[in-house]
Amino acid sequence: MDHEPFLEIRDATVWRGETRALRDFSLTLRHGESVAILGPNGAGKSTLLKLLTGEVRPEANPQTVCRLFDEELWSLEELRHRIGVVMPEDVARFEREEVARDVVLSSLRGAFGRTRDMRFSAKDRAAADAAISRLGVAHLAARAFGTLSSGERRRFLIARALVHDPEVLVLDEPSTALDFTAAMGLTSVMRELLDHGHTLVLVTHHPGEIPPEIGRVILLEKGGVRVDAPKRKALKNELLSELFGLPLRVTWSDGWCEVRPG
Ligand SMILES: Nc1ncnc2c1ncn2[C@@H]1O[C@H](COP(=O)(O)OP(=O)(O)OP(=O)(O)O)[C@@H](O)[C@H]1O
Repeated sequence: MDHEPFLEIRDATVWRGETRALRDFSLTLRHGESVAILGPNGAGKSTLLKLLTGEVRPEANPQTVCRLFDEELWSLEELRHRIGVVMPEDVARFEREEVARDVVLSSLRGAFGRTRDMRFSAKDRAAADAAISRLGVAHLAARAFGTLSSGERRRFLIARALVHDPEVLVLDEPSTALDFTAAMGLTSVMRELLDHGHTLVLVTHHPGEIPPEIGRVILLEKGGVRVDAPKRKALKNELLSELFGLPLRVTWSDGWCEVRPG
Protein backbone atom coordinates (compact mmCIF):
# COMPACT_ATOMS: atom_id res chain seq x y z
CA MET A 1 0.00 0.00 0.00
CA ASP A 2 2.96 2.31 0.58
CA HIS A 3 3.20 5.19 -1.88
CA GLU A 4 -0.34 4.72 -3.17
CA PRO A 5 -2.01 8.13 -3.22
CA PHE A 6 -4.58 8.77 -0.52
CA LEU A 7 -5.30 12.33 -1.63
CA GLU A 8 -5.42 13.45 -5.23
CA ILE A 9 -6.31 16.99 -6.14
CA ARG A 10 -5.98 18.21 -9.71
CA ASP A 11 -6.94 21.60 -11.08
CA ALA A 12 -9.19 22.47 -8.15
CA THR A 13 -10.46 25.98 -7.63
CA VAL A 14 -12.10 26.82 -4.32
CA TRP A 15 -13.92 30.06 -3.57
CA ARG A 16 -14.36 31.38 -0.06
CA GLY A 17 -16.83 34.21 -0.42
CA GLU A 18 -15.35 36.57 -2.99
CA THR A 19 -11.84 35.13 -2.63
CA ARG A 20 -10.40 32.45 -4.83
CA ALA A 21 -8.62 30.69 -1.97
CA LEU A 22 -7.26 27.84 -4.10
CA ARG A 23 -6.68 28.35 -7.81
CA ASP A 24 -6.07 25.48 -10.27
CA PHE A 25 -4.65 23.69 -7.30
CA SER A 26 -2.97 20.29 -7.72
CA LEU A 27 -1.47 18.07 -5.05
CA THR A 28 -0.99 14.36 -4.51
CA LEU A 29 -0.27 12.93 -1.07
CA ARG A 30 0.79 9.31 -0.68
CA HIS A 31 0.82 6.67 2.01
CA GLY A 32 4.15 6.36 3.71
CA GLU A 33 5.31 9.81 2.65
CA SER A 34 4.83 12.38 5.38
CA VAL A 35 4.75 16.02 4.40
CA ALA A 36 4.91 19.46 5.95
CA ILE A 37 2.81 22.23 4.44
CA LEU A 38 3.86 25.83 5.00
CA GLY A 39 2.91 29.20 3.62
CA PRO A 40 2.26 32.79 4.60
CA ASN A 41 -1.06 33.90 6.09
CA GLY A 42 -3.81 33.63 3.52
CA ALA A 43 -1.87 31.22 1.27
CA GLY A 44 -4.67 28.64 1.38
CA LYS A 45 -3.55 26.14 4.05
CA SER A 46 -6.82 26.13 5.99
CA THR A 47 -8.82 26.00 2.77
CA LEU A 48 -6.86 22.91 1.73
CA LEU A 49 -7.70 21.30 5.07
CA LYS A 50 -11.34 22.28 4.73
CA LEU A 51 -11.35 20.60 1.33
CA LEU A 52 -10.12 17.49 3.09
CA THR A 53 -12.77 17.66 5.79
CA GLY A 54 -15.46 18.34 3.18
CA GLU A 55 -16.31 21.79 4.58
CA VAL A 56 -15.59 23.37 1.20
CA ARG A 57 -15.92 21.89 -2.27
CA PRO A 58 -14.12 22.79 -5.48
CA GLU A 59 -15.77 24.63 -8.32
CA ALA A 60 -17.38 22.13 -10.71
CA ASN A 61 -15.00 21.92 -13.68
CA PRO A 62 -14.65 18.96 -15.99
CA GLN A 63 -10.88 18.77 -15.48
CA THR A 64 -11.06 18.92 -11.68
CA VAL A 65 -10.18 15.81 -9.71
CA CYS A 66 -10.60 15.66 -5.95
CA ARG A 67 -10.35 12.25 -4.32
CA LEU A 68 -9.65 11.08 -0.79
CA PHE A 69 -8.96 7.34 -0.48
CA ASP A 70 -10.39 7.01 -3.96
CA GLU A 71 -13.71 8.54 -2.95
CA GLU A 72 -14.99 11.60 -4.76
CA LEU A 73 -17.50 12.52 -2.11
CA TRP A 74 -16.39 11.41 1.29
CA SER A 75 -17.37 11.67 4.88
CA LEU A 76 -14.49 11.97 7.31
CA GLU A 77 -16.75 10.28 9.83
CA GLU A 78 -16.72 7.11 7.76
CA LEU A 79 -13.01 7.43 7.07
CA ARG A 80 -11.91 8.08 10.62
CA HIS A 81 -10.01 4.79 10.86
CA ARG A 82 -8.01 5.91 7.86
CA ILE A 83 -7.51 9.61 8.48
CA GLY A 84 -7.63 11.79 11.56
CA VAL A 85 -7.69 15.56 11.24
CA VAL A 86 -6.87 17.69 14.26
CA MET A 87 -7.81 21.34 13.91
CA PRO A 88 -7.48 23.98 16.62
CA GLU A 89 -11.08 25.10 16.14
CA ASP A 90 -12.38 21.66 17.22
CA VAL A 91 -11.89 22.82 20.81
CA ALA A 92 -15.02 24.96 20.48
CA ARG A 93 -17.16 21.94 19.60
CA PHE A 94 -17.19 20.67 23.17
CA GLU A 95 -19.14 21.83 26.19
CA ARG A 96 -16.99 23.38 28.87
CA GLU A 97 -18.19 20.73 31.36
CA GLU A 98 -17.40 17.76 29.11
CA VAL A 99 -15.13 15.31 30.95
CA ALA A 100 -11.80 15.32 29.12
CA ARG A 101 -11.79 11.54 28.80
CA ASP A 102 -15.22 11.70 27.14
CA VAL A 103 -13.79 14.04 24.51
CA VAL A 104 -11.72 11.05 23.42
CA LEU A 105 -14.31 8.32 24.09
CA SER A 106 -17.06 10.09 22.15
CA SER A 107 -14.83 10.03 19.09
CA LEU A 108 -15.44 6.26 18.98
CA ARG A 109 -19.13 7.07 18.29
CA GLY A 110 -18.30 9.82 15.84
CA ALA A 111 -19.65 12.42 18.26
CA PHE A 112 -18.36 15.64 19.76
CA GLY A 113 -19.13 14.84 23.36
CA ARG A 114 -20.73 12.04 25.33
CA THR A 115 -24.48 11.69 25.62
CA ARG A 116 -26.29 9.76 28.37
CA ASP A 117 -27.15 6.85 26.11
CA MET A 118 -23.56 6.23 24.98
CA ARG A 119 -22.14 2.98 26.34
CA PHE A 120 -18.54 1.92 25.97
CA SER A 121 -16.99 -1.52 26.18
CA ALA A 122 -13.86 -2.28 28.20
CA LYS A 123 -12.01 -2.38 24.87
CA ASP A 124 -13.25 1.14 23.97
CA ARG A 125 -12.19 2.48 27.35
CA ALA A 126 -8.79 0.83 27.09
CA ALA A 127 -8.28 2.35 23.61
CA ALA A 128 -9.23 5.82 24.88
CA ASP A 129 -6.98 5.52 27.93
CA ALA A 130 -4.07 4.31 25.80
CA ALA A 131 -4.43 7.29 23.43
CA ILE A 132 -4.68 9.68 26.41
CA SER A 133 -1.59 8.17 28.05
CA ARG A 134 0.30 8.42 24.78
CA LEU A 135 -0.23 12.17 24.91
CA GLY A 136 0.85 12.31 28.56
CA VAL A 137 -2.43 13.68 29.94
CA ALA A 138 -3.83 10.67 31.85
CA HIS A 139 -3.71 12.70 35.09
CA LEU A 140 -6.14 15.21 33.54
CA ALA A 141 -8.65 12.73 32.11
CA ALA A 142 -11.28 13.35 34.81
CA ARG A 143 -11.13 17.15 34.52
CA ALA A 144 -13.72 19.28 32.74
CA PHE A 145 -12.39 19.98 29.25
CA GLY A 146 -13.10 23.70 29.56
CA THR A 147 -10.86 24.00 32.62
CA LEU A 148 -7.78 22.67 30.80
CA SER A 149 -5.10 24.90 29.33
CA SER A 150 -4.95 25.33 25.54
CA GLY A 151 -2.05 22.93 25.25
CA GLU A 152 -3.74 20.32 27.41
CA ARG A 153 -6.92 20.55 25.34
CA ARG A 154 -4.85 20.19 22.18
CA ARG A 155 -3.40 16.96 23.48
CA PHE A 156 -6.87 15.55 24.15
CA LEU A 157 -7.89 16.45 20.59
CA ILE A 158 -4.89 14.58 19.21
CA ALA A 159 -5.72 11.60 21.45
CA ARG A 160 -9.25 11.80 20.04
CA ALA A 161 -7.89 11.27 16.52
CA LEU A 162 -5.39 8.61 17.60
CA VAL A 163 -8.04 6.48 19.31
CA HIS A 164 -8.93 5.13 15.83
CA ASP A 165 -5.30 4.41 15.05
CA PRO A 166 -5.64 6.13 11.65
CA GLU A 167 -3.19 5.48 8.83
CA VAL A 168 -2.92 9.20 8.17
CA LEU A 169 -2.91 11.98 10.74
CA VAL A 170 -3.33 15.59 9.69
CA LEU A 171 -2.20 18.14 12.27
CA ASP A 172 -3.10 21.76 11.69
CA GLU A 173 -0.65 24.07 13.46
CA PRO A 174 -0.39 21.65 16.38
CA SER A 175 2.12 23.63 18.42
CA THR A 176 0.04 26.81 18.64
CA ALA A 177 -0.44 27.68 22.32
CA LEU A 178 1.84 24.90 23.50
CA ASP A 179 4.60 25.78 25.92
CA PHE A 180 8.12 24.58 25.32
CA THR A 181 7.66 21.30 27.19
CA ALA A 182 4.33 20.54 25.54
CA ALA A 183 5.75 21.38 22.10
CA MET A 184 8.68 19.04 22.68
CA GLY A 185 6.24 16.39 23.91
CA LEU A 186 4.22 16.83 20.75
CA THR A 187 7.35 16.46 18.64
CA SER A 188 8.11 13.14 20.29
CA VAL A 189 4.53 12.01 19.68
CA MET A 190 4.91 12.94 16.00
CA ARG A 191 8.20 11.09 15.75
CA GLU A 192 6.74 8.04 17.45
CA LEU A 193 3.82 8.03 14.99
CA LEU A 194 6.22 8.34 12.06
CA ASP A 195 8.25 5.51 13.55
CA HIS A 196 5.16 3.33 13.71
CA GLY A 197 4.43 3.85 10.04
CA HIS A 198 1.69 6.47 10.28
CA THR A 199 1.69 9.06 7.54
CA LEU A 200 1.72 12.59 8.89
CA VAL A 201 0.53 15.76 7.21
CA LEU A 202 1.79 18.66 9.27
CA VAL A 203 0.50 22.14 8.54
CA THR A 204 2.72 24.61 10.30
CA HIS A 205 4.08 28.14 10.42
CA HIS A 206 7.30 26.92 11.99
CA PRO A 207 9.87 25.09 9.84
CA GLY A 208 11.75 24.41 13.08
CA GLU A 209 9.09 21.97 14.23
CA ILE A 210 9.30 19.71 11.18
CA PRO A 211 10.79 16.43 12.43
CA PRO A 212 13.77 15.07 10.47
CA GLU A 213 11.62 12.08 9.41
CA ILE A 214 9.43 14.35 7.26
CA GLY A 215 11.24 14.63 3.96
CA ARG A 216 8.81 16.46 1.71
CA VAL A 217 7.86 20.11 2.08
CA ILE A 218 5.10 21.91 0.24
CA LEU A 219 5.14 25.70 0.19
CA LEU A 220 1.84 27.34 -0.64
CA GLU A 221 1.51 30.82 -2.05
CA LYS A 222 -1.61 32.71 -3.13
CA GLY A 223 -3.80 29.63 -3.43
CA GLY A 224 -1.31 27.47 -5.30
CA VAL A 225 1.70 25.24 -4.74
CA ARG A 226 4.81 27.36 -5.05
CA VAL A 227 7.26 24.56 -4.25
CA ASP A 228 6.85 20.83 -3.67
CA ALA A 229 10.27 19.38 -3.02
CA PRO A 230 12.54 17.47 -0.67
CA LYS A 231 12.89 19.45 2.54
CA ARG A 232 16.38 20.80 1.97
CA LYS A 233 15.47 22.02 -1.49
CA ALA A 234 12.26 23.68 -0.37
CA LEU A 235 13.58 25.38 2.76
CA LYS A 236 16.19 27.60 1.15
CA ASN A 237 17.17 31.14 2.08
CA GLU A 238 16.10 32.71 -1.23
CA LEU A 239 12.81 30.88 -1.51
CA LEU A 240 11.66 31.52 2.05
CA SER A 241 12.82 35.14 1.95
CA GLU A 242 10.80 35.73 -1.20
CA LEU A 243 7.76 33.85 0.05
CA PHE A 244 7.60 35.67 3.38
CA GLY A 245 8.87 38.98 2.04
CA LEU A 246 11.83 39.47 4.37
CA PRO A 247 15.43 38.26 4.40
CA LEU A 248 15.62 34.87 6.10
CA ARG A 249 18.49 32.51 6.74
CA VAL A 250 18.08 28.77 7.13
CA THR A 251 20.52 26.61 9.07
CA TRP A 252 20.45 22.85 9.53
CA SER A 253 21.45 20.59 12.36
CA ASP A 254 20.77 16.83 12.61
CA GLY A 255 17.92 17.08 10.12
CA TRP A 256 16.24 19.98 11.97
CA CYS A 257 16.12 23.40 10.43
CA GLU A 258 16.17 26.80 12.03
CA VAL A 259 15.03 29.96 10.31
CA ARG A 260 16.41 33.32 11.44
CA PRO A 261 16.34 36.85 10.09
CA GLY A 262 19.01 36.95 7.40
N1 LIG B 1 -14.91 32.51 5.00
C1 LIG B 1 -14.19 33.22 4.16
N2 LIG B 1 -14.74 34.22 3.43
C2 LIG B 1 -14.02 34.95 2.57
N3 LIG B 1 -12.70 34.76 2.36
C3 LIG B 1 -12.10 33.81 3.05
C4 LIG B 1 -12.80 32.98 3.99
N4 LIG B 1 -11.92 32.11 4.53
C5 LIG B 1 -10.72 32.35 3.97
N5 LIG B 1 -10.82 33.38 3.08
C6 LIG B 1 -9.74 33.92 2.27
O1 LIG B 1 -9.17 32.84 1.52
C7 LIG B 1 -7.75 33.00 1.46
C8 LIG B 1 -7.07 31.75 2.00
O2 LIG B 1 -7.34 31.66 3.38
P1 LIG B 1 -6.85 30.45 4.27
O3 LIG B 1 -7.53 30.59 5.59
O4 LIG B 1 -7.02 29.18 3.54
O5 LIG B 1 -5.29 30.77 4.40
P2 LIG B 1 -4.19 30.17 5.40
O6 LIG B 1 -3.01 29.84 4.57
O7 LIG B 1 -4.77 29.09 6.22
O8 LIG B 1 -3.88 31.44 6.30
P3 LIG B 1 -3.39 31.53 7.83
O9 LIG B 1 -1.94 31.19 7.85
O10 LIG B 1 -3.62 32.99 8.12
O11 LIG B 1 -4.24 30.63 8.68
C9 LIG B 1 -7.42 34.27 2.23
O12 LIG B 1 -7.29 35.32 1.30
C10 LIG B 1 -8.63 34.48 3.12
O13 LIG B 1 -8.83 35.85 3.39
